[in-house]
Amino acid sequence: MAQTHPLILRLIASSIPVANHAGKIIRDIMKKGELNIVDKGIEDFQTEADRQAQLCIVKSLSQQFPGISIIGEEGDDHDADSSSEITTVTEDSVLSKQCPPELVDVTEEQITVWVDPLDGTSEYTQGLLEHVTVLIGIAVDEKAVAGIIHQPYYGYKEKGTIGRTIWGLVGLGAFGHNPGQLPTDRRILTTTRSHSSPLVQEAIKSLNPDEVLRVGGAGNKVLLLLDSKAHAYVFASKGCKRWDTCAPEAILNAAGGWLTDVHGNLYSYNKDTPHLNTGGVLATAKKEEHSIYLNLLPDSVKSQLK
Ligand SMILES: Nc1ncnc2c1ncn2[C@@H]1O[C@H](COP(=O)(O)O)[C@@H](O)[C@H]1OP(=O)(O)O
Ligand SMILES: [Mg+2]
Ligand SMILES: [Mg+2]
Ligand SMILES: [Mg+2]
Repeated sequence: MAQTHPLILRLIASSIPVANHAGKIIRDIMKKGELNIVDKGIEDFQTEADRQAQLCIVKSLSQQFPGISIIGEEGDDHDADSSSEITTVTEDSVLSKQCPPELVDVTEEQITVWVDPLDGTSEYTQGLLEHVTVLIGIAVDEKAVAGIIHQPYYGYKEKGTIGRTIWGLVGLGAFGHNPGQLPTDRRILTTTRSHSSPLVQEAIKSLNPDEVLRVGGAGNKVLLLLDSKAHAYVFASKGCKRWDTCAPEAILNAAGGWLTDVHGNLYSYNKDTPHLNTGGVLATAKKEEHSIYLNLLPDSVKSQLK
């Protein structure tokens, strides 16, 4: 891959095959049926697939881009001999895109990659496989600018192709999703299915929805926005982390949507930032509709998410 291409495009071009390979690892481990589940906390699990997918992503990207910072959900204290899992293939179609001018001169030192090797672990362990995604988010300084969401089981109930990969770069656009028309006479929300609470419920009720899609994973819920299946994603809880939102936020932003905490503030994604999204999540398919939802959320909800 020629070094003449801007770094941000080269990093995306490398991250797409890496995310796809992580998806294959996730499917292979499920097929073998040896998940080796570790309990990390309340409703917080890690499986062999989370660990192996993260090793593949971190090793593959750090080998090719030694100067970037990479932060993964599963930490880096579990080593394994996964040298065979390193992927250095590139998605060359990305390199032919026009890099937004403000990102042409970005250096490795400015970049933090936020990795959620398997988003929707609860659903994975319960066999709700289409909820699972692999998330690779790319931040420049504080800002989420690019992302890859790979959905390893997309279409698995039908015969034929399995999996899809969606990517986006702010200022360029989003690719690989299925945008359509959202109904204008109904309000469809999406929220958690496995991490609900009275506060989560209060927030949903205050937005007066006609329909609520309760699905697993932050990546999966942002895909519902990108595919025009839901107007907004609301999660009035501190449970999500930066690796859950970096890739989804960047792609949504590139596609004309918006993701913030419940106060309307953008999260910071630089390498020294705390990991926990203490302000919850409020995301809309259309940026111009974000303030409608923000204004409907009551202070009784907002005041509990600082
Ligand atoms: N209380 C929590 N503890 C751990 N992870 C959480 C919690 N709440 C949300 N998450 C993470 O955010 C994702 C989206 O949340 P939800 O599916 O409940 O809407 C989850 O799949 C999980 O990511 P992961 O599966 O990668 O651990
Ligand atoms: Mg987890
Ligand atoms: Mg996650
Ligand atoms: Mg995860």
